[in-house]
Amino acid sequence: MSIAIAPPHSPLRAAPRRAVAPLVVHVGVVGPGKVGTALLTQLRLMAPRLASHCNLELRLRAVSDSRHMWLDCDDEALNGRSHGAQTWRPADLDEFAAYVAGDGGEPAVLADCSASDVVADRYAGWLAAGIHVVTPNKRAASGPLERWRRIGVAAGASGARLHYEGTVGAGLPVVQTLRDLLDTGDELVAVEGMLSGTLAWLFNRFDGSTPFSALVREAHALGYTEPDPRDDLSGMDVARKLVILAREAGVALSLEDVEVRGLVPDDLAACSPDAFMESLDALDAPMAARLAAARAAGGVLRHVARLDGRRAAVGVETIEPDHAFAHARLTDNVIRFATRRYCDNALVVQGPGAGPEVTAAAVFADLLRVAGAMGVKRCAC
Ligand SMILES: NC(=O)C1=CN([C@@H]2O[C@H](COP(=O)(O)OP(=O)(O)OC[C@H]3O[C@@H](n4cnc5c(N)ncnc54)[C@H](O)[C@@H]3O)[C@@H](O)[C@H]2O)C=CC1
Ligand SMILES: N[C@@H](CC=O)C(=O)O
Repeated sequence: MSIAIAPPHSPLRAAPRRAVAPLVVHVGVVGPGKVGTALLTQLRLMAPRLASHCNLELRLRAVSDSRHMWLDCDDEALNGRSHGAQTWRPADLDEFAAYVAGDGGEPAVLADCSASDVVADRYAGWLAAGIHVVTPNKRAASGPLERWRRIGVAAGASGARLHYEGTVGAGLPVVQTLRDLLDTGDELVAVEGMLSGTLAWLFNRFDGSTPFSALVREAHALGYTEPDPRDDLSGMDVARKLVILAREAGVALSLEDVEVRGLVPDDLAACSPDAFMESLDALDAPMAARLAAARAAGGVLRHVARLDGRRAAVGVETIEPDHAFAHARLTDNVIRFATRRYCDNALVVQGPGAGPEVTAAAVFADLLRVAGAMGVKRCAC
């Protein structure tokens, strides 16, 4: 077999493709904690591929935590001027956003990887100014309804996008799955599930051989918990996720509407996060008693969330050992959507529901969705 190779000047040789200028998107990351740092790593690793395959340049312009911000943090010249150290200045979210947006007309996306209401308070202003927002922070979508509506109005008026897939199920496709069901005419009837990676992991591991407090410390070190693990143990983090799903389905639910049965003793509810972590042993005896009671009843402990219309409840339950929730592994979340179409058998999304890397990937994918809406093609070739 011979393979014909066209000579250099043959008309069969494809003309060199005219270089098309890449789409440059300015990016700012708020909250370089566990998720934010994983996102920064993923952005750096994927930059060459996005440039070569998608003609997309995600240009990191700035990073801010609660106290410092780094502008042009990838600028070698700027870093060089301070002997290789990153140059920082006191955090100022307005200055930060304006710097990320720049004045050259490039689209800008802010990735909020904090768990802060202060940052969520800025979304409406950013969106109104045409700055896109992607986030795993649940505060906006589950916080005060009035703020959430203002955010929606701002995005609607400017056309800027807000994506928050990472808020429920971390890297699992939960919010978009529900959106797709509803946008194609389905109706949500009920949601039942395990919506906390931390609590799933804790109850998978808690067999009495290790104190509950030691497991909580381990979950915190693994990056599964919220910055303040009381948000997980109190059930509030799961309540937030239920509120997000309810609002997605058009139900104007608020956190106060959710019946929350938590695990945090009243006397530890108000202390500082550090003091709480030091007092964790206080959970050991009550949790050992719960485990013993569940075993005596022939069941296992699981943290379960339920939404049915406006009725929403979260808490620890004793469930049968052959129930599907009893067989979820590690940090698995299980989200069962009962809808008008999926009525005989619910649509189930299941998989790891916590961890910095999977969560960062959800934020990254949201960022690529924003770029996709600007015409960037995502393909494997
Ligand atoms: N860790 C996980 O598995 C998942 C986390 N999430 C969400 O991701 C977010 C981040 O979680 P982690 O990285 O684990 O927390 P973290 O505590 O490691 O990081 C939080 C970061 O936010 C920064 N921050 C706090 N207030 C700020 C402010 N006012 N302005 C600027 N920065 C501020 C902190 O300085 C820190 O860098 C949270 O909203 C969490 O609910 C969502 C799904 C899963
Ligand atoms: N702390 C949360 C993280 C994801 O939202 C959890 O454990 O589910």
